[in-house]
Amino acid sequence: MTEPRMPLPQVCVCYLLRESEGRTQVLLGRKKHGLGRGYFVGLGGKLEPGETAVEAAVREVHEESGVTVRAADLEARGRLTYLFPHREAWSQESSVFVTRTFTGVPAASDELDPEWFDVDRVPLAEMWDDAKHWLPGVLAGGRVRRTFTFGADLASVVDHRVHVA
Ligand SMILES: CNc1ncnc2c1ncn2[C@@H]1O[C@H](COP(=O)(O)OP(=O)(O)OP(=O)(O)O)[C@@H](O)[C@H]1O
Repeated sequence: MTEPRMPLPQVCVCYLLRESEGRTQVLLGRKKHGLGRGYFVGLGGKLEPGETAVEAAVREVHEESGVTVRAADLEARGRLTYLFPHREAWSQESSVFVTRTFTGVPAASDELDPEWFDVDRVPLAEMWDDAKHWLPGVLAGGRVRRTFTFGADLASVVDHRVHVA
Protein backbone atom coordinates (compact mmCIF):
# COMPACT_ATOMS: atom_id res chain seq x y z
CA MET A 1 0.00 0.00 0.00
CA THR A 2 2.72 2.48 -0.98
CA GLU A 3 1.16 4.14 -4.04
CA PRO A 4 0.17 7.79 -3.59
CA ARG A 5 -3.48 8.35 -2.72
CA MET A 6 -5.83 11.26 -3.13
CA PRO A 7 -6.69 12.92 0.18
CA LEU A 8 -9.39 10.76 1.73
CA PRO A 9 -12.86 12.02 2.67
CA GLN A 10 -12.83 13.29 6.24
CA VAL A 11 -15.36 12.15 8.82
CA CYS A 12 -15.64 12.49 12.58
CA VAL A 13 -17.04 10.44 15.42
CA CYS A 14 -17.87 11.60 18.94
CA TYR A 15 -18.46 9.29 21.88
CA LEU A 16 -20.59 10.78 24.67
CA LEU A 17 -19.92 9.27 28.08
CA ARG A 18 -21.99 9.42 31.27
CA GLU A 19 -21.97 7.86 34.71
CA SER A 20 -25.01 5.78 35.61
CA GLU A 21 -25.28 3.92 38.92
CA GLY A 22 -21.52 3.84 39.23
CA ARG A 23 -20.97 2.56 35.69
CA THR A 24 -19.59 4.47 32.73
CA GLN A 25 -21.84 4.38 29.69
CA VAL A 26 -21.36 5.42 26.06
CA LEU A 27 -23.97 6.65 23.61
CA LEU A 28 -24.24 4.59 20.43
CA GLY A 29 -26.96 4.02 17.87
CA ARG A 30 -27.78 1.62 15.09
CA LYS A 31 -27.24 3.45 11.82
CA LYS A 32 -30.45 3.64 9.80
CA HIS A 33 -29.09 4.70 6.38
CA GLY A 34 -25.99 4.93 4.22
CA LEU A 35 -22.54 3.51 4.76
CA GLY A 36 -22.55 1.12 7.71
CA ARG A 37 -26.34 0.77 7.84
CA GLY A 38 -27.31 -1.71 10.57
CA TYR A 39 -24.08 -1.29 12.57
CA PHE A 40 -23.97 0.39 15.97
CA VAL A 41 -21.87 3.55 15.63
CA GLY A 42 -20.93 6.61 17.61
CA LEU A 43 -22.43 9.94 16.61
CA GLY A 44 -20.66 11.50 13.65
CA GLY A 45 -20.40 11.91 9.93
CA LYS A 46 -18.76 13.72 7.06
CA LEU A 47 -17.11 17.12 7.41
CA GLU A 48 -18.81 19.80 5.35
CA PRO A 49 -16.64 22.08 3.17
CA GLY A 50 -14.69 24.52 5.33
CA GLU A 51 -15.53 22.77 8.58
CA THR A 52 -12.96 21.50 11.07
CA ALA A 53 -13.40 18.02 12.53
CA VAL A 54 -14.39 19.53 15.90
CA GLU A 55 -17.02 21.77 14.28
CA ALA A 56 -18.40 18.79 12.37
CA ALA A 57 -18.58 16.72 15.56
CA VAL A 58 -20.54 19.46 17.36
CA ARG A 59 -22.96 19.68 14.41
CA GLU A 60 -23.35 15.93 13.89
CA VAL A 61 -23.97 15.21 17.59
CA HIS A 62 -26.79 17.72 17.51
CA GLU A 63 -28.24 16.57 14.19
CA GLU A 64 -28.19 12.89 15.14
CA SER A 65 -29.29 13.05 18.79
CA GLY A 66 -30.51 16.59 19.61
CA VAL A 67 -27.79 16.83 22.27
CA THR A 68 -25.60 19.94 22.47
CA VAL A 69 -21.84 19.68 22.93
CA ARG A 70 -19.32 22.53 22.93
CA ALA A 71 -16.14 22.42 20.88
CA ALA A 72 -14.04 23.21 23.97
CA ASP A 73 -15.41 20.14 25.76
CA LEU A 74 -14.44 17.64 23.07
CA GLU A 75 -11.31 15.61 23.78
CA ALA A 76 -9.41 14.74 20.59
CA ARG A 77 -8.45 11.08 20.97
CA GLY A 78 -6.86 10.37 17.62
CA ARG A 79 -7.37 9.49 14.00
CA LEU A 80 -8.39 6.37 12.13
CA THR A 81 -7.83 5.60 8.48
CA TYR A 82 -10.21 3.14 6.82
CA LEU A 83 -9.00 1.75 3.51
CA PHE A 84 -11.32 -0.20 1.19
CA PRO A 85 -9.13 -1.29 -1.75
CA HIS A 86 -12.14 -3.13 -3.19
CA ARG A 87 -14.43 -0.06 -2.91
CA GLU A 88 -12.26 3.04 -2.96
CA ALA A 89 -15.24 5.35 -2.50
CA TRP A 90 -15.64 4.01 1.04
CA SER A 91 -12.11 4.86 2.18
CA GLN A 92 -12.16 7.60 4.83
CA GLU A 93 -10.21 9.23 7.60
CA SER A 94 -11.99 9.72 10.91
CA SER A 95 -11.17 12.08 13.78
CA VAL A 96 -12.16 10.60 17.12
CA PHE A 97 -13.57 12.67 20.00
CA VAL A 98 -14.85 11.85 23.46
CA THR A 99 -16.79 14.06 25.86
CA ARG A 100 -18.51 13.77 29.20
CA THR A 101 -19.98 17.26 28.98
CA PHE A 102 -23.21 17.82 27.07
CA THR A 103 -26.69 19.24 27.52
CA GLY A 104 -29.99 17.72 26.53
CA VAL A 105 -31.41 14.22 26.40
CA PRO A 106 -30.57 12.05 23.38
CA ALA A 107 -33.53 11.59 21.06
CA ALA A 108 -34.11 9.50 17.96
CA SER A 109 -33.26 11.07 14.60
CA ASP A 110 -33.38 10.06 10.94
CA GLU A 111 -29.81 8.78 11.34
CA LEU A 112 -30.08 6.56 14.42
CA ASP A 113 -31.89 5.74 17.67
CA PRO A 114 -29.41 6.62 20.44
CA GLU A 115 -28.88 4.09 23.23
CA TRP A 116 -26.58 4.04 26.28
CA PHE A 117 -24.28 1.02 26.72
CA ASP A 118 -21.99 0.17 29.62
CA VAL A 119 -18.47 0.74 28.26
CA ASP A 120 -17.54 -2.86 29.05
CA ARG A 121 -20.59 -4.12 27.12
CA VAL A 122 -20.44 -2.27 23.84
CA PRO A 123 -21.97 -4.41 21.05
CA LEU A 124 -18.68 -4.99 19.21
CA ALA A 125 -20.12 -7.90 17.20
CA GLU A 126 -22.64 -5.46 15.68
CA MET A 127 -20.15 -2.69 14.92
CA TRP A 128 -17.67 -2.13 12.11
CA ASP A 129 -15.00 -4.84 12.43
CA ASP A 130 -12.26 -2.33 13.29
CA ALA A 131 -13.98 -1.18 16.49
CA LYS A 132 -12.87 -4.16 18.58
CA HIS A 133 -9.25 -3.23 17.94
CA TRP A 134 -9.41 0.30 19.34
CA LEU A 135 -12.77 1.37 20.80
CA PRO A 136 -12.42 -0.26 24.24
CA GLY A 137 -9.06 1.48 24.67
CA VAL A 138 -10.43 4.88 23.68
CA LEU A 139 -13.44 4.49 25.99
CA ALA A 140 -11.02 3.62 28.80
CA GLY A 141 -9.23 6.96 28.25
CA GLY A 142 -6.72 6.07 25.55
CA ARG A 143 -5.74 7.51 22.20
CA VAL A 144 -5.62 5.82 18.79
CA ARG A 145 -3.80 6.29 15.49
CA ARG A 146 -4.40 3.30 13.25
CA THR A 147 -4.98 2.34 9.65
CA PHE A 148 -7.43 -0.48 8.92
CA THR A 149 -7.68 -2.20 5.56
CA PHE A 150 -10.94 -3.97 4.74
CA GLY A 151 -11.18 -7.06 2.52
CA ALA A 152 -13.22 -7.95 -0.53
CA ASP A 153 -16.29 -8.61 1.66
CA LEU A 154 -16.20 -4.87 2.55
CA ALA A 155 -16.74 -5.88 6.18
CA SER A 156 -13.67 -7.69 7.56
CA VAL A 157 -10.44 -6.03 8.63
CA VAL A 158 -7.66 -7.82 6.77
CA ASP A 159 -4.79 -5.63 7.94
CA HIS A 160 -4.28 -3.09 10.68
CA ARG A 161 -1.25 -1.13 11.55
CA VAL A 162 -0.39 1.62 13.93
CA HIS A 163 0.38 4.12 11.20
CA VAL A 164 0.60 4.32 7.40
CA ALA A 165 2.44 7.46 6.29
C1 LIG B 1 -15.00 1.36 8.26
N1 LIG B 1 -14.98 1.32 9.65
C2 LIG B 1 -15.57 2.20 10.47
N2 LIG B 1 -15.45 1.95 11.78
C3 LIG B 1 -16.00 2.75 12.68
N3 LIG B 1 -16.71 3.85 12.38
C4 LIG B 1 -16.84 4.13 11.08
C5 LIG B 1 -16.30 3.34 10.08
N4 LIG B 1 -16.61 3.90 8.89
C6 LIG B 1 -17.32 5.01 9.15
N5 LIG B 1 -17.44 5.14 10.46
C7 LIG B 1 -18.13 6.22 11.14
O1 LIG B 1 -19.30 6.53 10.44
C8 LIG B 1 -19.46 7.94 10.38
C9 LIG B 1 -19.34 8.42 8.98
O2 LIG B 1 -20.34 7.89 8.30
P1 LIG B 1 -20.72 8.32 6.84
O3 LIG B 1 -21.77 7.39 6.42
O4 LIG B 1 -19.55 8.41 5.97
O5 LIG B 1 -21.24 9.79 7.05
P2 LIG B 1 -22.66 10.41 7.19
O6 LIG B 1 -23.37 9.75 8.28
O7 LIG B 1 -22.43 11.88 7.29
O8 LIG B 1 -23.29 10.19 5.79
P3 LIG B 1 -24.25 9.13 5.08
O9 LIG B 1 -25.63 9.61 5.40
O10 LIG B 1 -23.99 7.78 5.59
O11 LIG B 1 -23.88 9.28 3.63
C10 LIG B 1 -18.37 8.52 11.20
O12 LIG B 1 -18.86 8.66 12.49
C11 LIG B 1 -17.31 7.46 11.12
O13 LIG B 1 -16.42 7.52 12.18
